[in-house]
Amino acid sequence: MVLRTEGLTRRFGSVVAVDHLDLHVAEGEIYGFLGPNGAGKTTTIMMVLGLVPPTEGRIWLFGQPLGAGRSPALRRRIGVLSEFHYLYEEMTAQEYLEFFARLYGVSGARRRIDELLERLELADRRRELLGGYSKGMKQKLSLARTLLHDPELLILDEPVSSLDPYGIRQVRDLLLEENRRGKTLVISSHILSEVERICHRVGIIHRGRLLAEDTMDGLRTRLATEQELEVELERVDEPIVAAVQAVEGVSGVDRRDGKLLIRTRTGVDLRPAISRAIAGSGGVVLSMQTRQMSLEEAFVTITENNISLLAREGMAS
Ligand SMILES: Nc1ncnc2c1ncn2[C@@H]1O[C@H](COP(=O)(O)OP(=O)(O)OP(=O)(O)O)[C@@H](O)[C@H]1O
Repeated sequence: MVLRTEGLTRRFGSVVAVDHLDLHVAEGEIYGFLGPNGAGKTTTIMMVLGLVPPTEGRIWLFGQPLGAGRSPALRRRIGVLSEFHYLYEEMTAQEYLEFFARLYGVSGARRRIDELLERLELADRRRELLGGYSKGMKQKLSLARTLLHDPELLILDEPVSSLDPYGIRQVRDLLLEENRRGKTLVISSHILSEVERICHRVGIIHRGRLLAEDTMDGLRTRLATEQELEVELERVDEPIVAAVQAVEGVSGVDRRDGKLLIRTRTGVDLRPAISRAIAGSGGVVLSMQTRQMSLEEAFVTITENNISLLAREGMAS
C-alpha cells in the first residue's frame, strides 16, 4: 500500500471533519477521492501531508507510519497539487519552474521543464509573467510544478477545477501517462465525469465518513438499486407494454421514440423473461441494451438519497 489510513479522525471544535476513515491506495493505482463540498477531503489530504495533525487514527505512507515531523525524504516522494498553491505573479513560467527545480534539486531539470510545458501547451507562453496567466493556465503550471521532481505518489486536490474541456483532456492524458510510468495517483474531485474516466478505484466520503471504497464497476453494481433496459421493437402496442409490466421484477415501463425503457431491480437478469413476454404478445425485439449507471448518478444517489440505505447495508465502516 502506498497510502493507508486507519481510524483517521479530525475534529475542529464540535465539527467532525473526518470521522474514522480507513483508506487504502495501492501502488500504481489511480484512486478517486470523491465527496461533496465540506465532506472532509481537504482535511484528509492535509493530514496525509502532515500539515494538520489528526485527532485520532494513523497514517502509513509507503508502508511507513507517519510520525509527527515531516521528513524531507518522504516529501520528495510525493507531489502535491492543492487549491492553495501560491504562484509568484512577477515570475515567468520558465523562472517559476526553474526556481522549484533548484529547490527540489531536480537533475535534468531543463529537459523536464521543456517536456512539461510542451505537454501542457504552455511552451509558447513560458516567457510571460504569471500575473497575466488565466486561471486555467495557472492550474496547469501548478501541475507542472507538482510533477517536476518526478514523485512516486501524486496527490491532486481538484486538479481540473479551472480547466475547459480541452485543458481537462490534456491534463487527463498527462496523468494517465504518469500512471503508465508507475506513478500512484490520488485525485480528489467532484468533477465526476472526468474522474470516472481515469480512476481505477474510488472512495466516496460524506460528512467525514467513508461511504464506499470500490472499483468503478463494483460501485456501480452496489449503488444501482435499479437499472434500465432499453428495448427496441418492430412495433410497440399496449398489450406488449402490459405484458412487460407484468414480468416479476419490472418496476416500471415507459415508451419513448418507439422504444421501451424498462426499469428493473439490479442483481437479476430479466432479459429472458422480458423477451418471452414480448414474444408472447406478438412483439419482435430488434435490440436490447442495459444502460449503465454513471458515477455521477451513483454519486448523487449516494450523497442525497441513499445514505441511510448505505449505512444500513454497512458498505463501509
Ligand atoms: N480549520 C478549520 N477550522 C474549522 N473547521 C474546519 C477547518 N477546516 C475544515 N473545517 C470543516 O471541516 C469540514 C470538512 O472540510 P473540508 O475542507 O475537509 O471538506 P472538502 O471535502 O475538502 O470540501 P470542498 O470540496 O468544499 O473543498 C467542513 O465542515 C469544514 O467547515
